[in-house]
Amino acid sequence: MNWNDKNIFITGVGGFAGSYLAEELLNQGANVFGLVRRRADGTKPKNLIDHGIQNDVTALEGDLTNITSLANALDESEPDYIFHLAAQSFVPRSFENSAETQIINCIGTSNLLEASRVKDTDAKIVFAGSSEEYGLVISSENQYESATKEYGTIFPKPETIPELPIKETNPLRPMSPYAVSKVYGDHLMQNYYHSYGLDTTVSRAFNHEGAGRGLMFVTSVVTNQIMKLKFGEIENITIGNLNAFRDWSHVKDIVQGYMTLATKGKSGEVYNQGSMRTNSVLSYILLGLEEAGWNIESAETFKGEKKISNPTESDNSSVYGVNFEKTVVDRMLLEGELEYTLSDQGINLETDKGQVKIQFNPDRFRPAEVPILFSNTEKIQKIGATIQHSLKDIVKDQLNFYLKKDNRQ
Ligand SMILES: Nc1nc2c(ncn2[C@@H]2O[C@H](COP(=O)(O)OP(=O)(O)O[C@H]3O[C@H](CO)[C@@H](O)[C@H](O)[C@@H]3O)[C@@H](O)[C@H]2O)c(=O)[nH]1
Repeated sequence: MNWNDKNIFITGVGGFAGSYLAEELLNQGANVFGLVRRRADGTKPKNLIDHGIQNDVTALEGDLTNITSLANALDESEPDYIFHLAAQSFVPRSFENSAETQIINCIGTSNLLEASRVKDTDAKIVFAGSSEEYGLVISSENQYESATKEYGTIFPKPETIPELPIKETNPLRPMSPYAVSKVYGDHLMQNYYHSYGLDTTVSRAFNHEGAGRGLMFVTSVVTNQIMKLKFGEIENITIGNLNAFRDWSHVKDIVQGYMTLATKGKSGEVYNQGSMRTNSVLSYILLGLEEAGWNIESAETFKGEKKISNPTESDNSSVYGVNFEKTVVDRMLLEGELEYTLSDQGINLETDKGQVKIQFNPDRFRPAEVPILFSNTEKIQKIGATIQHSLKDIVKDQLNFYLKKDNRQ
């Protein structure tokens, strides 16, 4: 695909993924326009400055909640492609202020589609849906039993268990106001294609990380703390639920996926984007520590229980019928041989540099959790998308980012 001189309009251009996408498109010769909220001090979004593209992106002042500003942005950018990435994207914040999330993510998406319809744009619209839409994915008979105890019989027993890896045809069982808002946007995109012929395609990206990832997301929470530990700025690591499994990709791979969807994604269709790996939050911490120079000999709870030797040893066994890169603790957590609860209080790691403590913080646990995300991405692979980065590549990029003192918080 030749992006040279194509007009691109990105909502969320100043966000984490938006700024990587803008940089890549500019490198390929596109004219990039971005929706940017007015700032009292006149400064540009930090992510654009960090990527050195603050003067290359044409900033169009506006806001998703203001449909007139969206209509103006469409007039000014005359887009060939629209990437709708802007959102309130932090799951815990959506529990604290649900209405804010729905206004930005639902009404904002509705406004963009309405403006596009009224302006009769023939631009291709790629929407950033989310793997969070799948929410509660059933991984075993036992988990189905405990899910029905916790949430009641809100959905029929799946015909096939485990429902993993997750395909686009998996049921959507959103577990947070954020996830609900993304289901709304996802369905509205499909509806505008079927009702009005708007050229929409939905990406359901699984978690994506890298240098500059917002500090509140778990991979940043972890790598920021590891570098602080390394420089003696803190004494232990504080974390929430480390049993959770996520399918972490490098943001650069997901950005390539967005571009593939723009050019080759079918209108009205939905595509997963992910790494086809799943790893625990605990593994992210352990691998991060190892990359930063600690050699981890064993892990046991503060109470001296659940001791695991060489927890980062790589495990090549197949889980859910798939072989992927994981650690021995990942395998044990996945197979139900191990689980950490709040009553364990934390984990002591014995390392070649002395003990490292991982302390559980009850405030970091969510009212409802998505226990596991693990993608099947065969559909997007068929149109050419690939994953180039390993989990360690992501960890390294994030550690390097926090090597710089100014980035640590
Ligand atoms: N943020 C955070 N999460 C923690 C912590 N401790 C444990 N976790 C667990 O780490 C997991 C990942 O949390 P986040 O990094 O906040 O991401 P997310 O909720 O999975 O959502 C991200 O990915 C989605 C795609 O799947 C995106 O749609 C969403 O916007 C966001 O980027 C969750 O299970 C969370 O409970 C902590 O201290 N902070």
